Amino acid sequence: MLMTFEQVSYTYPCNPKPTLRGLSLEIVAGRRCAVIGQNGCGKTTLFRLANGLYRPTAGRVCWENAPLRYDRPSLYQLRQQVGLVFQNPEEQLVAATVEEDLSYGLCNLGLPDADIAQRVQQALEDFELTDLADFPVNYLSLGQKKRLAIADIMILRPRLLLLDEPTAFLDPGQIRNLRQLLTAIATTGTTLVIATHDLNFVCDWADWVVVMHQGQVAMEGTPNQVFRHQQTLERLGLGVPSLFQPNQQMG
Ligand SMILES: Nc1ncnc2c1ncn2[C@@H]1O[C@H](COP(=O)(O)OP(=O)(O)OP(=O)(O)O)[C@@H](O)[C@H]1O
Repeated sequence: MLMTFEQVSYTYPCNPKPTLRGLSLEIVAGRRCAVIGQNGCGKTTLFRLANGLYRPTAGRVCWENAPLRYDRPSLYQLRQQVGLVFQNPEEQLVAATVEEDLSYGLCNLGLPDADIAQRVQQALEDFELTDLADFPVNYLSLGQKKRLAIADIMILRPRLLLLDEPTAFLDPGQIRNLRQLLTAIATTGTTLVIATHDLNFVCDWADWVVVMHQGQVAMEGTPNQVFRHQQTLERLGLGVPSLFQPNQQMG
């Protein structure tokens, strides 16, 4: 078990209604997990609790069975193990060029220059960014920015990678590339959790699906187990992927 949420509640300071309400969830190592749920059900909040950006109002989050600690050195260590890629890459990209952006996190870790250079070169190759190494970050396309944002986190070699809405605003070709990229990352042993509204992507890529509703886990299982429950999903304001729609199953 990599991470567990034990009866976690979270209420935003300026919003009296609790966003997470006694949520319990286990993130199992090696899974490709997708979290789905209506707008506002708490997916982003869950991710922000996972890497210690927020602290539960009640309950606890554990990393490898130890409760998270919220002092600065503990959070620094946690965030090397638990990487979070924001929905909007603009929130994450900090440097002027692609290469500088990739080296930013490694410089903060205080790694020797030679190690940084070697890891940056490798990441440029792995994420097909070599031709863009000196390109200004501001001028990248959204798909390229998303790829760079993932590379920025993966270069730190996290064991758990959380991606918030990775397919949002991508065209079908970029979504295909992203699926291949996430599959390749999973084969390196990194556990992945994505939050998404793209049910076809979930169906193609995930091996575990968590359905959230109003700050709680309503259902979880393999895509086959979860997407069989079409009526329940519709009641929760969700649909099912094309593959699970009745006319597709009969055809
Ligand atoms: N900084 C904040 N202050 C107050 N309330 C917030 C804040 N951020 C989010 N919320 C509220 O918390 C609830 C859950 O938001 P969250 O962004 O976690 O949902 P989500 O499932 O990721 O939604 P979406 O699918 O639209 O991205 C929403 O009602 C939202 O309005």
